[in-house]
Amino acid sequence: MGGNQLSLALDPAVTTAHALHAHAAAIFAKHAPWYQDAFRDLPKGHAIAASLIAIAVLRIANKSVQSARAVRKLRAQGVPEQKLHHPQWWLLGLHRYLLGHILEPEPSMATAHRSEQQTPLLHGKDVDGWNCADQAPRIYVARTFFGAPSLVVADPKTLHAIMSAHSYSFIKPDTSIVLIGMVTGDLGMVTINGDVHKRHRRIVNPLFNMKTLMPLVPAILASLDEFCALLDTAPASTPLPFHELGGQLTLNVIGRTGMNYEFNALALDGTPITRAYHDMLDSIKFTPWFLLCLLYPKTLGRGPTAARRRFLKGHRVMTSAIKDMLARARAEPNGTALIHELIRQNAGDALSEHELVCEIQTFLGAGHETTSSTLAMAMLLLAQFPDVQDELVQELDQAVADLDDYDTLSKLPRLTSVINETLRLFPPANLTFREAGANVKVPTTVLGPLALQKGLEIEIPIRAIHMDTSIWGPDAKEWNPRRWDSIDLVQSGSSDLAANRIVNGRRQIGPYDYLPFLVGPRGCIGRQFAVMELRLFIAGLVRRYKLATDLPVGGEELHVAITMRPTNAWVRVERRV
Ligand code: HEM
Repeated sequence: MGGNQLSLALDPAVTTAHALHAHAAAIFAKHAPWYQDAFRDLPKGHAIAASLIAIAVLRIANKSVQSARAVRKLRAQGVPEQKLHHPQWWLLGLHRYLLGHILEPEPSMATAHRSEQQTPLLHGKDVDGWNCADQAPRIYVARTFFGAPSLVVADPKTLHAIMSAHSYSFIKPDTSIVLIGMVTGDLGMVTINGDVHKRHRRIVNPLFNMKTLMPLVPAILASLDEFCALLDTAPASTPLPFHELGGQLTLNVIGRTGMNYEFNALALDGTPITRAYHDMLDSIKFTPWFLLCLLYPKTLGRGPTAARRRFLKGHRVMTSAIKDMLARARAEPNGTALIHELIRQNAGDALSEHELVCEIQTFLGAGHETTSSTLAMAMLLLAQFPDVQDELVQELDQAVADLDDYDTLSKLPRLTSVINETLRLFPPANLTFREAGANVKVPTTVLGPLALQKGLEIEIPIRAIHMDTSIWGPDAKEWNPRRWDSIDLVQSGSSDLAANRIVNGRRQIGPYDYLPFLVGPRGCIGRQFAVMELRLFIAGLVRRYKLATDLPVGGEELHVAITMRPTNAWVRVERRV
């Protein structure tokens, strides 16, 4: 069968079973006449099933051949393969082909506990050739489903090319677009590429400068006061689930400051829109449907499953609610929420109504759980490290009379180091993916220029880089905000820093060593907003309450679906005054 016919038969746009069957039957009849003979006497249902299976097998075979080619090309350029730990003989290695390396210990994947088993694969013992300190490529090939390669990149020189110098040559892959797009909308900034992304980013950028953000401080503090009123009703001896409470607080804040809407998330039921939003998120949890979306985002992932129906129902409610919010915001020309500023910035209608809806949905999706996970982890860690908690309270007592003095708050070193260190060890975006465009060549520190096949998946193992001892020292896995007292965050020329990380007793950390918000044109646009929220929340809570927990250090459980979040951040709070 010729290549064109094969790719026609495999066209993902042809989705219904009947259309696929008819399409496949025509091609098979022409190029494999035995097909018609074989299926002539079969009932139609069987023939359809047989066609679908044949298409699936061809599709997988086609993908496997392409994958093998891509791996050969990388190997020939000196890129090592991930060293595996699981026995190779099980099912004659078929499981490895089907599931790739997802069963291998990798810190950035599901159940990412902070144990030795799941230390980052950026250490010599895990990857062939990785332990030659003077020659480490800091790049390796891992495999995903059906043997597809994923190039794991931690080399700062290569990361610079991917994230900054040539960031538009590396697009978001379909899987990321579909999965993240469920939460943030199909045309929100996180999921779009190329010129469309540039247009969105230009309009949205001004929303997140300090001039726009400062007027939001009172609304954030008001939400914090309501949150504390709720905490005050709990006895000091009762552990509270900050992994859930944090989300209620940040949802209220993004509602007020982002959309001028009261989610009322601290109330038992919230509003109908709050419930629809939660329902939508719940349906995306790790289900068979989620797995289908991961494997076949544009075909089987769109199948009519119960989870998808539930998701779409919540999505419809959210979309219509956001349209109402936009209509209300248009009638308030002097409003201070992000939605008001978005409308002002879009005066020339560069973004359509649907694009505006997606951007608002993006603020909600990208800005709510990420911030709440960081807050929950910070609360837990401060409870586990009372000495750091005391230092922080002392710093706050000495420097700040009033929390709305954000200028002073933003300059406090211990507060900043608590946030930095929490985001280092527990980055909510624990890893991210890109896809190589056509004719892409990237520099590397030791392998020379590396030619990448179009469509090759690139994984940026954010958490693994944050836990790499060659960057952070032998205590890389420990939470220690004091380390930031002797760290210089170096912004330029840092891709050459690897060989000389300690200068005058201070550790030099480059932009590709510490990436909780990523960097470059696709870095987090909400970074200042997130850090502002975290400063206000942590300062406000630690000042009011003494935090304690029964959970031992390292006992946190982390769940990874789209982001990484704690699921057992139980903390007791006791009023200080
Ligand atoms: C601690 C909190 C946060 C963390 C750790 C975080 C992290 C990140 C990361 C790593 C990315 C890049 C994702 C990728 O390209 O794969 C990103 C993108 C983004 N974030 Fe955040 N984020 C946080 C809070 C927020 C907030 C509060 C907002 C908005 C209200 C926000 C809005 C966005 C948007 C719109 C993008 C897409 C930017 C683009 O592609 O141009 N984030 N964030």
